[in-house]
Amino acid sequence: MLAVEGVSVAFGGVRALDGVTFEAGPGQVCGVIGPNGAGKTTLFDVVSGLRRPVAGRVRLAGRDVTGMPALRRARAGVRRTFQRTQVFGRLTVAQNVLAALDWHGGGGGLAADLAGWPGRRRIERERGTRVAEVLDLCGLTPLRDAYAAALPVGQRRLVELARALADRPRLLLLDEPTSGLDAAQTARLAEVVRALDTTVLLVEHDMRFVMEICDRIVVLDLGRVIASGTPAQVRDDPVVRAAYLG
Ligand SMILES: Nc1ncnc2c1ncn2[C@@H]1O[C@H](COP(=O)(O)OP(=O)(O)OP(=O)(O)O)[C@@H](O)[C@H]1O
Repeated sequence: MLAVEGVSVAFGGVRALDGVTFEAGPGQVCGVIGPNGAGKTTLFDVVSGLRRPVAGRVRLAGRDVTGMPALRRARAGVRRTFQRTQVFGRLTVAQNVLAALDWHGGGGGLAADLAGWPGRRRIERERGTRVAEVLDLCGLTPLRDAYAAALPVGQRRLVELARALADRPRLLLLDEPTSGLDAAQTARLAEVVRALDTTVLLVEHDMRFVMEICDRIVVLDLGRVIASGTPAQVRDDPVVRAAYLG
């Protein structure tokens, strides 16, 4: 589903990424770990289209998207959450998710609005159903009418995840999703991520969480992939132990 092939990014003399290659198959959860400055954020920027690599390719479902800007990549089904949560504080939780659903317009203009065009009502119903599904999946149904600004950071993070999931993305990039979550919310998040059929790329410092939910892990150090494999393979890799896990 996602293939990163020989990707390099340089900032002046610093090689933030240096020939990074890995794949994440359909529906797989792929963790990216590494010490500070390893290149994780830069990798996310390349995969989401915010930064163009100086060398290498990014493919989504076989299609080369290396030169495709972030907005078009988002339309192609790539969603990203950020370390700093981005939700609409003045909207309720349900409205936040509704706003994330792609709106292709009801058509028919004012006349259709006034007539309450049946097709439009059907679309609204479907959107309402999808919002309810996603809220349920993320454990947010009891909070559906709460204003997002009033929520603690852990719950805002779940709202952001719900927004990212609303449109059934093909590839979901999660940047430090557990930060600010308590143990119960982290457990819920693990359940939600595991239940998705979306391909997930995940940057995370909480090793227990990473080991528990990832199918594959890529270990970066100074911009290079120093190991990759299943959680057990990575945990037992002597190079990883020396460089990172200690
Ligand atoms: N805009 C930039 N200009 C110059 N150097 C940068 C820039 N962004 C990142 N770097 C450098 O590139 C390297 C990789 O940074 P990056 O932020 O991708 O690492 P990271 O693994 O996400 O780190 P962290 O865990 O601290 O977020 C670092 O040496 C960093 O200083």
